[in-house]
Amino acid sequence: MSEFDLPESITITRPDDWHVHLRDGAHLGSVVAHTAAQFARAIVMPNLKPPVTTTAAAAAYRDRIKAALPQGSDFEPLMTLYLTDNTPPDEIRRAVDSGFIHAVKLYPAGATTNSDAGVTDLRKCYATLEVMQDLDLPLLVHGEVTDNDIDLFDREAVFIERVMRPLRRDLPALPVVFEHITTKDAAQYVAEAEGPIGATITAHHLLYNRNDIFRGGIRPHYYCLPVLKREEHRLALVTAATSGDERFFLGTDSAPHGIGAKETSCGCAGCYTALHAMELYTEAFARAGALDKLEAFASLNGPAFYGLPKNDGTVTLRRETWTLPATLPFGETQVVPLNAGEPIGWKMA
Ligand SMILES: NC(=O)N[C@@H](CC(=O)O)C(=O)O
Ligand SMILES: [Zn+2]
Ligand SMILES: [Zn+2]
Repeated sequence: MSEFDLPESITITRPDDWHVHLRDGAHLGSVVAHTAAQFARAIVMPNLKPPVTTTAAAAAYRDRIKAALPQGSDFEPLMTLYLTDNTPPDEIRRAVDSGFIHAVKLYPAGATTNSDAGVTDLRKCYATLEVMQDLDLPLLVHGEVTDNDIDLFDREAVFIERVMRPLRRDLPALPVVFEHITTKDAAQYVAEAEGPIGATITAHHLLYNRNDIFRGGIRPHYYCLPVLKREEHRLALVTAATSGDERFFLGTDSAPHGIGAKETSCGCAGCYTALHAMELYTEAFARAGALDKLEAFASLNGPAFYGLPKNDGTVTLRRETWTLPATLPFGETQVVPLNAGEPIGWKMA
């Protein structure tokens, strides 16, 4: 599709974000309005310090999120629990009874930001996972092995063989979301696997490849986990997202870190996209000539997987060029959005 064939605007059912980091305290207050302006609901990641491991902690975090929303916002946070080696099966029953917890998150210990309390060996969690399977509570997976002898760029593909296949063989009815997939291996696995499985795809993994981390110098704001991969993988993700296959849905993985924690000798992983997520996805789908597939990916496939109704109402994205801010407030400091200071060709009305 050339620029001349692009519509002036696109209107779709109000979308949701099925993977976002809202942080806490003053940081939460700085970022939650961005997500609430773009999305009706979001699956909120539990990797706080300390992590959200109980229903009681999730209830308190949900209250803090609601209190931090702009007045009149109807945004609904969909809460998750952080799985540890010791999460008791009873905690799963409490979570399901709560009605506001929609999933449990698996962080392999050491895989990513605030994953120290994560799972060291999934076999320790089987009694708990069996209750999740019985109660149909999805397991959300950061799918990377952590072994130092496995190349950083291979950790997702190796995870499929070493963890994902055995897990889903042992618990075939457990709903699983392969979060923020970054490789053709993961896209192919999700498309072909049997049983209840879905995958989220970020806007930045649809738009960028690993060259972008090193374009003319090292660019920490393009560093996230799982790290951007080769172009062939980006193309496979675009094909998956625009295929119409209902297993693939939107999850920004917007993951803000203060500017000082990114621009430093050992910078944190995470891209901040909450401000302009739908604009970025629209750009990715427009470049693929697949704007007609955006609504399924952003607004229909996620609710269907989670057994929730799709949203009422619509949003409109107009073809209009504006410039992203260089920084945004982030508690006591600032956060640099992805593509800071650069033009972007769509604007949410
Ligand atoms: N994606 C990231 O690079 N970072 C996330 C953690 C995660 O989702 O793995 C964060 O919380 O900062
Ligand atoms: Zn992750
Ligand atoms: Zn994440």
